[in-house]
Formats: sequence, structure tokens, C-alpha cells
Amino acid sequence: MHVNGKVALVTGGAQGIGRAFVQALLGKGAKVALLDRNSEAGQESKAALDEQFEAQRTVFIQCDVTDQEQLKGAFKKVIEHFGRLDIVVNNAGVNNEKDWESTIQINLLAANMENYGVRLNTICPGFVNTPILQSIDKEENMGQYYSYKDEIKNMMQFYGVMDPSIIAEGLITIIEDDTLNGEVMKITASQGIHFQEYSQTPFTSSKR
Ligand SMILES: NC(=O)C1=CN([C@@H]2O[C@H](COP(=O)(O)OP(=O)(O)OC[C@H]3O[C@@H](n4cnc5c(N)ncnc54)[C@H](O)[C@@H]3O)[C@@H](O)[C@H]2O)C=CC1
Ligand SMILES: CC/C=C\CC(=O)/C=C/C=C\C=C\C=C\[C@@H](O)[C@@H](O)C/C=C\CCC(=O)O
Repeated sequence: MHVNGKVALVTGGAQGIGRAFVQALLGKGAKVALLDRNSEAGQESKAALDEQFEAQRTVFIQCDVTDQEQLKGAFKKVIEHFGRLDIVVNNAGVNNEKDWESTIQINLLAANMENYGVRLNTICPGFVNTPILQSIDKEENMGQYYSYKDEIKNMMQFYGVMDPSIIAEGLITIIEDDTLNGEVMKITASQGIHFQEYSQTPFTSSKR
């Protein structure tokens, strides 16, 4: 699918990886709805992007993705505003080991989107340089894993920390290659963008 002229919705688009996704999609000619629960960061991001791209190509919608009503309302607004919706990027995420139920609810929201006739792929990055990494130093985020914070920092040094732009490059690859469906794209500092390979099994479903 060509990105040019398409409409994308990016959750958690106000900062970090989501912001890089929004920027890359705009760079490829898409119109983008940037959803985030953080209104201040969302508005700041939109203002910064408007300096680089035509303002009417980006809309910020405040939305907490865990609130089904807000989320449905946001999807509706995007379609009303841009007239269509072609690409959904389920990026919003938190690191909160003390409230893992809400972490799952936020981070894995897309799991039930397969019935909408869309291609569904996932991106699994190693460490990426975004504000979420500051949570490693906070007991309120790390909970029982707080004592591993120095170990995690050593891992970050060992494996490397990537720039969000490479994750955005992975997203554009997924959108542009229509053959990709059900794929797990891994992005690491040492191997770059690559795919998880699963061994072939002989059974073929009649439903495929
Ligand atoms: N930074 C990293 O090293 C890695 C991050 N990830 C995942 O990538 C995604 C993006 O992470 P980062 O950009 O690093 O984090 P970040 O903390 O910099 O940005 C996350 C954005 O999501 C928003 N958000 C959080 N909860 C929300 C909610 N309930 N509703 C709407 N918006 C919400 C935040 O306000 C923020 O703007 C997350 O799902 C994270 O788990 C995955 C692997 C590595
Ligand atoms: C620690 C929690 C902080 C934030 C949570 C979050 O949202 C992001 C976590 C991000 C990445 C974690 C990566 C962990 C990687 C390691 O456990 C290894 O599995 C890395 C493996 C391979 C790297 C291979 C390579 O670079 O050569």
C-alpha cells in the first residue's frame, strides 16, 4: 500500500516512538490523527509538526485508549475529519509493573482487530531512546523489578539503544509491503530490521 494520500491513526503519538511514526507517515504524504491521553504533549507535537508539514494534514485528538467510549469516539472523529481511515498504529504503551492489568490493556489493545479485514503485524524493538526509559529508575513503575534497574542499564549498554527513526522505518516497510500479515518484525541495534522466523509445519488451514 502506498502511504501517500492515506489516512493513519497513531495512538500514543505525542512523543517517543509514536511521534517518530507520525513524522515518518507525514513525510511519506499521509494525513495523520495523533491520539494521546497527554493533551499538552499532543498539542506541542502537533504544533512542532505543523512547522514541517501542512497543518491540515495532522489532527490531535485527546484520547485514553483504555476508555472504549473515548476510543470509539476518536475513530469516528478521524473518519469524519479525513473521510477515511487506512492505517492504525497501536503504539501507546506504559511501563507499570505495579498495575500490569492496565499495562496489558494499554499495550495490547490491537489484539482483537483481526476481524476488521485488515493486515495485522507487530513490531518488537529492543531498547529505543524515548522518555519511557526514564521509568527504569522509578520504583513506582518497576515494582518488584526495581532491584534489576542497574542490570537493565547494563543490558542497554551491551545491546545499544536505537533512535526512534529506525522503528518508524520498520513501520513504513510493513505498510508498503502488502504481503506482510501476521508478521513479527524485530528491530535490534545489531541486526536492524528483520523478521522472526517460525519453522514450517505441514498442516494448511482451509480458512487461509
Ligand atoms: N522505548 C523502548 O525502548 C521500547 C518501547 N516499546 C513500546 O513502544 C511503545 C511506545 O513507547 P515509547 O515511545 O518508548 O514510550 P513513551 O512513554 O515515550 O510514549 C508513549 C506515549 O503513549 C501515551 N500513552 C500512554 N498510555 C496511554 C493511554 N492509555 N492512552 C493514550 N495514550 C497513552 C503517552 O502519553 C506517551 O505519549 C510502547 O508500547 C512501548 O512499550 C517497545 C520496545 C522498546
Ligand atoms: C525495562 C522496561 C522499560 C521500558 C519498557 C518498555 O516499554 C520497553 C522495553 C524495551 C525493550 C526491551 C528490550 C530487551 C531486550 C533484551 O532482553 C534482549 O532480549 C535483547 C535481545 C536481543 C538483542 C540482540 C542484539 O541486539 O543483538
